Amino acid sequence: MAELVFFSGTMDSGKSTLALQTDHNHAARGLAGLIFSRNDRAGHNVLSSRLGLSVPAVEVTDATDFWAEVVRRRTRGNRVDYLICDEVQFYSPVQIEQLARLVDEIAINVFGFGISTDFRTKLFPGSARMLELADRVEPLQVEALCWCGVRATHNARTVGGVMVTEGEQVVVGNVSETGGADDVGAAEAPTGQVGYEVLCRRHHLRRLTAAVARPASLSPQTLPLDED
Ligand SMILES: Nc1ncnc2c1ncn2[C@@H]1O[C@H](COP(=O)(O)OP(=O)(O)O)[C@@H](O)[C@H]1O
Ligand SMILES: Cc1cn([C@H]2C[C@H](O)[C@@H](COP(=O)(O)O)O2)c(=O)[nH]c1=O
Repeated sequence: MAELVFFSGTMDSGKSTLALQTDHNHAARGLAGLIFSRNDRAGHNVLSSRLGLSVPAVEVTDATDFWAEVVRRRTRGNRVDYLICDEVQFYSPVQIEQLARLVDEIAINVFGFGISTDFRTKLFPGSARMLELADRVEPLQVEALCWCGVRATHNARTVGGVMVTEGEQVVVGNVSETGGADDVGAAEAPTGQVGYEVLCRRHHLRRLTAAVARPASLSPQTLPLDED
């Protein structure tokens, strides 16, 4: 039985890496897949992982019709056994319904990867439809961690280093390389620079990012080293 699977996790939890591995494993067994993404941080027509690997991908736009895309390719004689769909949070609910139809009517496996909720903890429309329609919803195995060490479950947006809860739902961006505590402080960050940080629910709801909880002056780099 073909399946619609939703691999869901916070930003930086390994979704794109898993998407690349899923494609590799299926292709290695002689299956033919199509890779889609939308608004990858590395640009258009690409699926990239923070581990450094990236592959060409079909860029999803508002006009993309997955049903038509697959039928067109198959009519030309090209095999399509499975789809890898990254950044599904940016797909429309109608596009998610097209993916479900491909599973049910043409028996194509569809592997979707994306974040469920935005920086306000609200579901993206595409992710909501995935949660509603998927045969399986799989959490990522590798835990992304909040600065407190607990599993990160939510995505925070910062503007100029300060966590915000209002703004456009879609702003392409990246998490801080360092997790926040020794990141550019609010006062130093250029005004308007958007960043993201993954947090546990407790700290997301309290707006306690790493920079707030552990100000730069107390970051590990500036603390005296332990004497052995
Ligand atoms: N230098 C590194 N060494 C080992 N693992 C890394 C390194 N950089 C990133 N990672 C891993 O890659 C994960 C992010 O992978 P990625 O597929 O880009 O995430 P996502 O698509 O969910 O945003 C991190 O959670 C971490 O486990
Ligand atoms: C929380 C949140 C995220 N985004 C954007 C930021 C990134 O470009 C992607 C997530 O990519 P990743 O591979 O999972 O790191 O989504 C957004 O537009 N709005 C948000 O609220």
